[in-house]
Amino acid sequence: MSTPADPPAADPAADPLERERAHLAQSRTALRAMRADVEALDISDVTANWVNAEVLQSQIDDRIKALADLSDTPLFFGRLDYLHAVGADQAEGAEGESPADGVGYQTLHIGRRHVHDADGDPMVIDWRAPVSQPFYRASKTDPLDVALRRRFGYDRGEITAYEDEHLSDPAEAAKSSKLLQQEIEKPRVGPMRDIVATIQPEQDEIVRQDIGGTICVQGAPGTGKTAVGLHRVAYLLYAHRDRLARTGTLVIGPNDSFLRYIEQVLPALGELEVRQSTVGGLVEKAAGVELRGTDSATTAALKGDARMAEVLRRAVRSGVTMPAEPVVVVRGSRRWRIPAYELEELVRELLARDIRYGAARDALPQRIAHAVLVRMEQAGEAPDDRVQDAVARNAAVKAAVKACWPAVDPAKLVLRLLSDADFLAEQAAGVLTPEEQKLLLWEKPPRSVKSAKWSAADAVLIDEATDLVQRTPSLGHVVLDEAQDLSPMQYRAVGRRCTTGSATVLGDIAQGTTPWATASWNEALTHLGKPDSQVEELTQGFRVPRQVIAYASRLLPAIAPGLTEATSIRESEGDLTIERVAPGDLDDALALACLTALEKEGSIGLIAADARLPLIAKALAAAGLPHLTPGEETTADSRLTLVPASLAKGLEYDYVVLDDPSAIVDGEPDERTGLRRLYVCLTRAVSGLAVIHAAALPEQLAAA
Ligand SMILES: Nc1ncnc2c1ncn2[C@@H]1O[C@H](COP(=O)(O)OP(=O)(O)OP(=O)(O)O)[C@@H](O)[C@H]1O
Repeated sequence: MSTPADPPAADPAADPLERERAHLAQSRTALRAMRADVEALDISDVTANWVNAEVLQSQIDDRIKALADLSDTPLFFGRLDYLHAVGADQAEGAEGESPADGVGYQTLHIGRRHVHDADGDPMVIDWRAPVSQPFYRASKTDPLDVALRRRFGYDRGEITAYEDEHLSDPAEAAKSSKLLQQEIEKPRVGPMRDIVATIQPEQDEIVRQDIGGTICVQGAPGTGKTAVGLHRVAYLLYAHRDRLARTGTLVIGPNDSFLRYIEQVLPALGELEVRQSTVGGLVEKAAGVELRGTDSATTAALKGDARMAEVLRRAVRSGVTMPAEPVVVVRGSRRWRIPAYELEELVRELLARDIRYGAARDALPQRIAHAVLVRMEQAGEAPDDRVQDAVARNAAVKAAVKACWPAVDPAKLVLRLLSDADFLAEQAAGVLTPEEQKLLLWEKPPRSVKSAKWSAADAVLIDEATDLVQRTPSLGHVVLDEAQDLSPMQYRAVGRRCTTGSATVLGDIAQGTTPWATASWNEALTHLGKPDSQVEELTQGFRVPRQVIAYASRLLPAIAPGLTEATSIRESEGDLTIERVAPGDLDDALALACLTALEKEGSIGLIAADARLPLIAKALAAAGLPHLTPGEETTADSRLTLVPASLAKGLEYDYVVLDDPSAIVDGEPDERTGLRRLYVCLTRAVSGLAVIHAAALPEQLAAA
């Protein structure tokens, strides 16, 4: 690695570091000019009305925001010198650069966004452009026409170092990157950061997968699943901007504190338009009900069972009856009669077709009107489309449709299903056992949709019923993180939001902590409606140090036999201490461990069983240690977060102090779920883990 401490070059213009700094300064100037150009746009001549003007202005404002030069974010982090000129189709404006000081024919600087000079020539190439890809993928064994790959070291937006790999030079041995290692080892404070400068080849393959297919990633803790999912959205928005601007993208995470932890990654990559939500948030909004109820684990598991989809399908259609009376349409002096048996044929035909209940209901009046028109024509009349529409709106036709194909209100339907034992028995016959049906029924049926205490699982049922009535609009791409915790019915809810789009499904079977957690990805993908999707595995761990992951992996045989243990690419072994104290000393020992951790740089997470939190909060206060709650941003002054075990998933802290593992296990309804929760908690640490316990450790952990 070269640093400013290297002997000064005789000619400053020949010093590579100086030249790179000059390129950075010029790129910054160019970016400012690009921004000034957009700011100076006068749209008064091109917008005919204020709506257009508003839309255009908001697009311009977004572009201005996207072009902001963040002073502490490097404008470029890498450089490629190609051996040959890059094809014009490979990147916007990437052709035609002459070599600056490199060894190759063409020099490209790779950064977060495209920057060009006043002539339109590129100064920085977007990391997502095809021509940037070799920065992530090229190797000594497969140099991809790259002569030189250069990585830059930065300190607050200024270049401080660079590191070269001459990939096509047989004399140079392959080496690991110090800058990459430094980036990985950096202490963590604040929200999640982007990883554009250091995406690894196996991650890049997932990031750049074609938008057409759904991909599922099984990955041990800290292998970068979340990071990969977020960068994949940014990549897809670059590669398919127009299409996704129309259809939309969505990132789904497990809870709000997790969403707050990741919310700044996409904006830092210039993407401001991506929605983020939990599954609960999505369906609650769509179902239009307030969630005030909870289910027992068994009931929630049953409500999340895929068999509920069949029960709902039957329930939605249960009101359809065969017409017993003919329809008689009076027009002028004539009466047209469609006999009941013909109406029945129309109804049966619609029932047999694979269309939504509501669409069929809309189609039925037109079908009846068509039958009337046929009769009119047979009688020598020449009715046109307007007549057909008028007949479809005729009161007799409307009444017949209402009688045989009644409107369905999804929330009311689910309310009936959960309160009316006979109705449920009819719809669930042969699908759910009588015992299961009993589990579903409310003890005290609510009087209305408004007064019902809906649970999260109920909202998913309403969402399913809504979709049976009216197709849910599909987004262009959905990233589903921590997917292993979803029930089959929740997978269906996510799946219908990307029926015509694709999905990136990220998860770890070993971290599944719901009673209905995913047992196999193939099954989950089937519920999602994407049964033939590719499943990839990530095993290279970026977060958890070697000793710590090895310790946590003792649990794997009990919680997910067959899964590959993660490796750690962190250099440090990590601090791992396990301390047993007398029960009366536990709180003091925790406070002391936090104080010790606070002496070091970075964030500290004190993780404990949910039930222990109030006591621990008191103990911390008594020790004069203020703390944050998960999702609150850690800052240099405020670095200790008290984390309930139930919210630890997806988060990370430099140092983790873990309170009594057995209390975490006991906090869950069964041992396997408890051990999985413990596995999640043990794998949050970036630099060190201190386990403090008074009760005996779970035997799976104690065993060496
Ligand atoms: N290529 C990379 N370069 C640098 N850091 C990385 C890289 N990939 C991942 N990381 C870092 O490793 C940490 C773990 O990543 P992430 O949270 O995405 O993992 P995960 O697989 O989702 O973990 P979990 O299963 O625990 O939720 C993050 O701090 C992330 O920034």
